[in-house]
Amino acid sequence: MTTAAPALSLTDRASYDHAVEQALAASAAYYGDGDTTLDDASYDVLARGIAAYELAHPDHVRADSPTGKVSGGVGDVAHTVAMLSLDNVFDAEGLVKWDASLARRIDHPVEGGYAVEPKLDGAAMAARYRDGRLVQLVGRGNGTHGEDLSHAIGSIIGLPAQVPGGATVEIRGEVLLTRDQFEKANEIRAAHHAKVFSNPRNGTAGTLRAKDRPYTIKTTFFAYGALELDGAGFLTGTSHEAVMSQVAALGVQTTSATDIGLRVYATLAQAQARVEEIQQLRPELPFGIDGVVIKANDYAEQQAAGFGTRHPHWAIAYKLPPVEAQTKLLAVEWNIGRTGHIAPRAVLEPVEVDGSTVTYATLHNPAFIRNSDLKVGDTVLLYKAGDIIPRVEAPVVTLRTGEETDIVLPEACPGCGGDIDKSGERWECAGGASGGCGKIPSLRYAVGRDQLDIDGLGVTYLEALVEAGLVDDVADLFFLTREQLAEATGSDKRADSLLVQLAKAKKQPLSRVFCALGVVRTGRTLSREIARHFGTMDAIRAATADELAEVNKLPGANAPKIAAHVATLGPVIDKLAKAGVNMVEPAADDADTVSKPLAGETVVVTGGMHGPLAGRNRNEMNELIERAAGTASSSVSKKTTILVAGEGAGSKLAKAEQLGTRVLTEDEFAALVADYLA
Ligand SMILES: NC(=O)c1ccc[n+]([C@@H]2O[C@H](COP(=O)([O-])OP(=O)(O)OC[C@H]3O[C@@H](n4cnc5c(N)ncnc54)[C@H](O)[C@@H]3O)[C@@H](O)[C@H]2O)c1
Ligand SMILES: [Zn+2]
Repeated sequence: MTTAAPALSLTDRASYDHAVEQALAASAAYYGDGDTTLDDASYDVLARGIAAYELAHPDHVRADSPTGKVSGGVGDVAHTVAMLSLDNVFDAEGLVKWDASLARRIDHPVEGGYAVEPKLDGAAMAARYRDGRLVQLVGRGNGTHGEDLSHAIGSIIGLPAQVPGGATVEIRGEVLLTRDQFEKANEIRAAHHAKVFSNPRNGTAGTLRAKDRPYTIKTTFFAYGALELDGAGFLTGTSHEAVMSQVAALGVQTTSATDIGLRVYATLAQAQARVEEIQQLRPELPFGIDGVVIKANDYAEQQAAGFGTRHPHWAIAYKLPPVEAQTKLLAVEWNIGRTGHIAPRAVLEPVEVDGSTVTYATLHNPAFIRNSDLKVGDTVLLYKAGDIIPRVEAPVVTLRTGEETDIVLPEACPGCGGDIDKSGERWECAGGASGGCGKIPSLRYAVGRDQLDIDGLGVTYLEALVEAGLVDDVADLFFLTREQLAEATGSDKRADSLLVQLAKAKKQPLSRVFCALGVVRTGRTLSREIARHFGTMDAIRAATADELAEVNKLPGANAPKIAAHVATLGPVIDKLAKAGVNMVEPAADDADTVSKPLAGETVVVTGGMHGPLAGRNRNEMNELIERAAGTASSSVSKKTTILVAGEGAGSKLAKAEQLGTRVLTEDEFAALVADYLA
């Protein structure tokens, strides 16, 4: 599959010194703010060049050389056991060599099998549980000491604050931003005028380090190891697999929650086959991986193999092709993008990344261009993984020739030629939703949770569909074929689930269908009132301004505007009807949020979920609450109206009791939302 990556050939001491300094600077940036200007593959070439030179010139080795060390942030929390990196191989041949050296170290071929799991691309973290409570988070740091990241407790999905059985144990794993979390994080950052994250790994590092932000960015944890803490004797398993099941039983997320979770194979050939399988699945994964980790499964064999200064001998990272590359920025185009803003797009010298050829990438907004000092003609770092929109991360300033030119910012809206609203970080068409400029925002509104509720049809896919000329208005969505959806979303699986969602959306009550049209001066409530008042779409279309004005509380000037807009929407409504979208408001009230069991309730969940709620993580519990029309919250306050107390509920339960909040057991809560459990 992948070919062995080349090493840089360093011929003299000066070039060696230069390479070490370059690597140190890149490393400091990589583990610091995450804004290195070297892509990982180039860094690896550099690092291997350094290692090769050192092998040939042992007397020249610098004390600060990155070889043989774990690099990372600085911290002062001593690790229980050194937190190391992993050695790499790049192909099947490399894996066979690693296996042979492992066999030499343990004096016989591996007998306890090979554990194969994804190499998650985030930040390493040790999570310490004492007496069942999550008490401390520690970053990898330099391997012996890590940074205290405990302030992130509560914002990491998959790391419960409380585990059953009063366990005392240290769990190690990777914190990352899933693709959804990454998109969301950048939306939040844009709204707060903060710099966008250039890739999920860098976003994870930045998020973990940040302390006093006015907003919270959720991350996700997957465990891949555990250690004894305080000699508690919690870990009884004698293999990686057995220990990981112990971890999963605590309710901590492990990779078995994914399609590419831990599997153990008797032979290396089977492990190699699994690597290839995981590589196939990579584009569909909800998070980024940069390789596959293969470990001797048996603890006795691990112990016999032992550790080097930088990595254990019993594990190896099989690197997959990089998701970063360098290419040239040829030009910048300006388009109306996400939420109607005017978005700069990079036109690139085509480059192959993550199995596809990239020609365009996002440049986010004018502020990004200004802050990154990007110029046309620059060599740039590009990131592209799975379904994330390719993005330019930074210019490689050291490669400038002097021929580069400044990027010209637009004077007029590229959509309609009108004025640009430059008051925010993102520039917007001053003409708002009128003209072609509002297409994406109105589609986004139409598929939103309170309208057609088409889950999974995010702005990225909407943009792809609009750009491909397949979708011009909401009705066009219902005529998309599986192939078109697969092409736009990059996945057959996603296309299938969107088809299911679209079929479901056709049955939405008129109030939602009407709301999805985004008629001026109407929102959720008024759409519901109009739908109930008239009963059918035909009746709404036939209504005069005076008849519309009869609908509850409609201020005078609004009715004619609504009527006029509905008239211009005639062709879209006809297309919706042709697609089989429901045009009638059901007589019963079942479409009404108010009738749902958690309407008006603010619900906090604490402790581990069992019984009918077993296996639901916090995120899924929150979705359940929202499906039943409640508001999910993570902390108990005066606003909380219900606390669901699962096993091991602690401080939140105490607080709820103190505040007199209604407390429900898991079973009581499950009964309350029984209709929404599916
Ligand atoms: N671009 C740059 O400037 C730059 C600078 C420094 C390092 N780097 C990159 O970082 C790499 C080296 O960094 P590193 O030392 O952090 O190594 P690494 O990140 O490649 O591998 C070790 C890490 O893998 C993680 N991991 C993920 N899944 C795992 C699993 N299932 N089991 C065990 N561990 C798992 C752990 O966090 C562990 O610390 C280089 O190869 C290079 O690509 C890049
Ligand atoms: Zn415009």
